[in-house]
Amino acid sequence: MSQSSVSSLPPGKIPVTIITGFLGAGKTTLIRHILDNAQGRRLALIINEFGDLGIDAEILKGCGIETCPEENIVELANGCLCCTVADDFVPAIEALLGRDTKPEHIIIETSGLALPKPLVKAFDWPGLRTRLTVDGVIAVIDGAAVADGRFADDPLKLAEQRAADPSLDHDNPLEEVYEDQLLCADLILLNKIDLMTDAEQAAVTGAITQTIPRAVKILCTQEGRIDPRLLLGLAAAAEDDLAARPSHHDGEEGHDHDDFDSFILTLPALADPTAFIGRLITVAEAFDIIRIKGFAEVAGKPMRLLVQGVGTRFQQRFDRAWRPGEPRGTRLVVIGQKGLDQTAIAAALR
Ligand SMILES: Nc1nc2c(ncn2[C@@H]2O[C@H](COP(=O)(O)OP(=O)(O)OP(=O)(O)O)[C@@H](O)[C@H]2O)c(=O)[nH]1
Repeated sequence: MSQSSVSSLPPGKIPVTIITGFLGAGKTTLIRHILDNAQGRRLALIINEFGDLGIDAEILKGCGIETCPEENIVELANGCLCCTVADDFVPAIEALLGRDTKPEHIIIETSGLALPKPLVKAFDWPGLRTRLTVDGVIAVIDGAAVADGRFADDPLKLAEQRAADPSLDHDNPLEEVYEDQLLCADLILLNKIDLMTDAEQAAVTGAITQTIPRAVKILCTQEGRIDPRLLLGLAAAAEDDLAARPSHHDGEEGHDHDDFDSFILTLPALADPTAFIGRLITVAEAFDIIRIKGFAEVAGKPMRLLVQGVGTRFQQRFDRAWRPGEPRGTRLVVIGQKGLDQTAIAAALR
């Protein structure tokens, strides 16, 4: 990390970077890249996930990077940081600050459904603002999903629904979360450009620029591969600048995640992982599943299989060997919009 990138930070305050972005946009992949390129900088991570399996922290703990040992990775699973700031987040950050060796920079990965603004607000609290500053809010965008219209209301479907129920609230819950994340950002990473044409990149960049009222830099990335010096050291002091970050939920006390459902699917060891991924793709499409992720046991294999699905796009790789005594099996988190048919999905995959 160059001195110039950190010298502009307020003296004595530990910088905090908040990484936001919708489910599956590439936040964990980006953080992995930052850890791999930390150049000796002592980092701590706070990882928040929707669904209670704690997959992201597991992936990152597996990195074995010296500057971010396992005890510097704090996991806040099964909740949404934006709703549990006082109960979960503040004690977690206090614990990090209480360490003998304090981190030089803290990175927070919010859950894909979290609104970043309530978290930024917490840094304005007297107990935190004297010791920490929000160096920047980085929004990671799944460019391919945006280009596919994943976050926009389908005008035809909406017209049909409105005809049946004229009082229908037209807000697409995905769009609302996506926009709140963009509106809070100091820097936007248009990720997954390998899945986009140049014309799509230009169209999505234009649409983002129209959505946000202030000028925010947009950088294109593939698998979060970007020099961390462009990410850490923004010196945005976002906690001083809340008014410039409008939210769909301004003025509300809190918000709920009733628009989304999640459950854990438990299965025995897989005999044929390729066939299983094929079934996952079919099921993800049939039930409009937003996100599936977890680890699978494959019969006869000593390694565990990391399974990642965003919409109908799936990836799998063996990430490490099962540890002696570690419970094996296949456990996947499934996340979708409210009304997800848990029974039918489980039946289709068993
Ligand atoms: N093709 C492609 N895939 C990507 C890229 N970046 C990430 N992915 C894949 O997208 C999937 C989700 O990536 P994650 O980094 O886990 O996304 P996330 O935002 O942390 O996901 P949640 O924590 O569930 O919200 C994984 O399978 C990644 O390998 C990219 O630039 N291109």
